[in-house]
Amino acid sequence: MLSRDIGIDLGTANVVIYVKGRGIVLDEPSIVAIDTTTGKALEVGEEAYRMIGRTPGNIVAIRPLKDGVIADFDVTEMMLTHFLNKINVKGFLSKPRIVICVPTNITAVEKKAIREVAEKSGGKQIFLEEEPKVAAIGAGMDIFQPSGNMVIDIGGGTTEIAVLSMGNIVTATSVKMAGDKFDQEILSYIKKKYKLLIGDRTAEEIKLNVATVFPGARDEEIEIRGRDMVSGLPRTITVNSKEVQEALEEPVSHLIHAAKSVLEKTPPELSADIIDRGVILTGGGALLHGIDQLFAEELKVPVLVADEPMSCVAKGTGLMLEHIDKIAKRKLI
Ligand SMILES: Nc1ncnc2c1ncn2[C@@H]1O[C@H](COP(=O)(O)OP(=O)(O)OP(=O)(O)O)[C@@H](O)[C@H]1O
Repeated sequence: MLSRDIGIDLGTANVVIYVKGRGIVLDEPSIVAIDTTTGKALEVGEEAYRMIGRTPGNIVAIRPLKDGVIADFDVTEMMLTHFLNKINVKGFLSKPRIVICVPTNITAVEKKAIREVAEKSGGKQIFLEEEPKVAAIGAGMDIFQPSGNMVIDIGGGTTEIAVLSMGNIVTATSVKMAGDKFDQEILSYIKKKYKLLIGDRTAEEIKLNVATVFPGARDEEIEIRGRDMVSGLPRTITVNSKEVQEALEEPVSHLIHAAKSVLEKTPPELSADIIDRGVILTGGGALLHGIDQLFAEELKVPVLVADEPMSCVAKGTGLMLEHIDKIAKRKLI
């Protein structure tokens, strides 16, 4: 019989859905294009992503989650319902049990909103799990032993940094500094240096294609287009890796500072384990060029990027689904 248990990484940038027994069945941007005259969703996910920055006045492309939490409840519900219907064409997933991940430091009200949105989108029983724990499990770390494991999950809206032992978080922090802020920093840098306005998608394109955060580790160029702030006309410029490294210096140093403060609060025995086992990077931000080298140099411990880092949280929910009956019992105690 097909399972009715699903795991969801309801991310600021992407939604990834895992169905028990089937694996990852959906991976799409968390974006909805809305017709403001009717309030109806025109496109959701991949199709809506293509519209960002290119919509006429009556259409807005909305990202309903911000910094890992729901910024627009109704639009999040529209989006999640759409995705669940999309994967459920044959109707066998009606009223699923859902494991869904949340950042470590969100408020009770924010948690309630996520739970409610999952229920309204069709979930029968909802289990909330802490994101870094699930990311570590999805990255293949054995967090259930009495030894220290450190994970840094760099998403679109938040970076979750945690040390885990015996299946639980020992020390952790969540900072609102991740992929989206990196894009904004690139955008501001181009605006200041070249007096050129570029869109969010162009900033992300620069990050994906030429960025590095480790000085001298990459030497590439990209031609980009935007609107000249003085003449108002379209203009093309070339941006190189060194410039992007400069633009990202400050936001990345923020992450290093946060990781150091987590290590400072970690009990010494667990710190010793981290020297042996290293730190694992997950989330899309783990793919930022040079980030592993930079963390290794600054934290003085080995740093590894997980396999398929953007899927770790969803895979982790999948592994938790294997034990969903135990989780259900635990939550009822
Ligand atoms: N190759 C890459 N280099 C740098 N950044 C990347 C790369 N690929 C993806 N990203 C960034 O990763 C981010 C998305 O990561 P991910 O899907 O893990 O986030 P999320 O789970 O949606 O966010 P959050 O956990 O904050 O809610 C985006 O900002 C994207 O630009």
